[in-house]
Amino acid sequence: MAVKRTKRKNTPVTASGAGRQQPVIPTITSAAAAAAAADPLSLLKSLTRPDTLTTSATSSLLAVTSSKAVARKKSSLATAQLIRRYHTLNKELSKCLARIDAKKKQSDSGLDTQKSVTSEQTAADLARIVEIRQEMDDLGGLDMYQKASTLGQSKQRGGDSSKWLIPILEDYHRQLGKKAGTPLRLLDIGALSPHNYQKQSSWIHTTPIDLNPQDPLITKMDFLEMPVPKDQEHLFNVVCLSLVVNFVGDPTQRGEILRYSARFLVPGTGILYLVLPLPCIQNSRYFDHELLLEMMTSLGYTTLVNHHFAKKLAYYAFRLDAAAPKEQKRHSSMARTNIAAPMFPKKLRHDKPNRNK
Ligand SMILES: C[S@@+](CC[C@H](N)C(=O)[O-])C[C@H]1O[C@@H](n2cnc3c(N)ncnc32)[C@H](O)[C@@H]1O
Repeated sequence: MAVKRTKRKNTPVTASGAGRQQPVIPTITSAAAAAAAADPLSLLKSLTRPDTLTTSATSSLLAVTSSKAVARKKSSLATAQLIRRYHTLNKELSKCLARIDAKKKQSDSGLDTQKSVTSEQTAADLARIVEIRQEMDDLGGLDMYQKASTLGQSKQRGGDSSKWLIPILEDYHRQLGKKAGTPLRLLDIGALSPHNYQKQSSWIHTTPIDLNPQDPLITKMDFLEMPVPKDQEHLFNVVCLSLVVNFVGDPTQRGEILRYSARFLVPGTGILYLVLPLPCIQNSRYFDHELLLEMMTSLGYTTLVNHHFAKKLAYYAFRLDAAAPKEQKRHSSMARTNIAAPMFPKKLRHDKPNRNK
């Protein structure tokens, strides 16, 4: 727990202490300091009056607290590194798999040309996939990635991303005129915790799903395999995609998730909550805020209800104004059955060397 270094008014103590009751001056032994490294707040509480600390005791306490802060900073850096590495591996894995898939399609269609994926490339991709999977396993797999992400959601590190959405949903709930007893239906895709909207449970009913649930209250489900609700009353008022789209390695599947989300929302009022790492919006050569709005408009998300750029994350709330566009040649109610050609091919928008690819 963080201890703020607030300036205290130290009680002045004269050399003789004459005329005033002498304060009890606690001293901090090295053993106590070591114990404080584990729990600086409990040390603080154990002192009768923290404002009576001697200068040396105060500075050793601050040193202890700051070493704890350094340790926390280091662990937060390690968590961020693990998350970043996992994303990089996931993206590379998707690229290898996509090339292998393309090769298979080429062979099946008999269009194996000079320009197509070579057998050498396929062999190299297969070898690389083995290495990537091994490294992912060594890192602890999806499970460890999720635990690291959960740590990133801790209050100490800014809390979970549902905080930004709540006031927007309060307004939305009022506008819908939902009376007590008819809560908003919210689908939380890629939920690390089932309790993100617990305080609002009287007016938000959450359905949390994830590929690898970290809690028994989260349903194990791949969103792209989730059947589309058959009737209006099973549609959702809110769909949350917080840090999920960027998690997916394959760009086509990222688009597919966004497109599929519209089929779960009430047309005309449904809200899509999208959270992305800020660099995806502000530091990419191929992507930016305007392109995101264009893409979302093409999916029926024509109203940007609100958005906010924080230090690390970009928050968006879109409204599904039109009915979700129907996909062509769809053979079942599930998303994976038909991946359409990209409507937005990769195009350079910001030709700056320091921007990411
Ligand atoms: C970075 S975590 C985000 C967690 C949380 N929503 C947050 O805002 O911190 C990404 C999560 O998305 C989940 N996920 C990715 N693709 C998914 C899919 N197709 N269906 C369900 N969950 C998915 C992953 O399993 C992972 O737990």
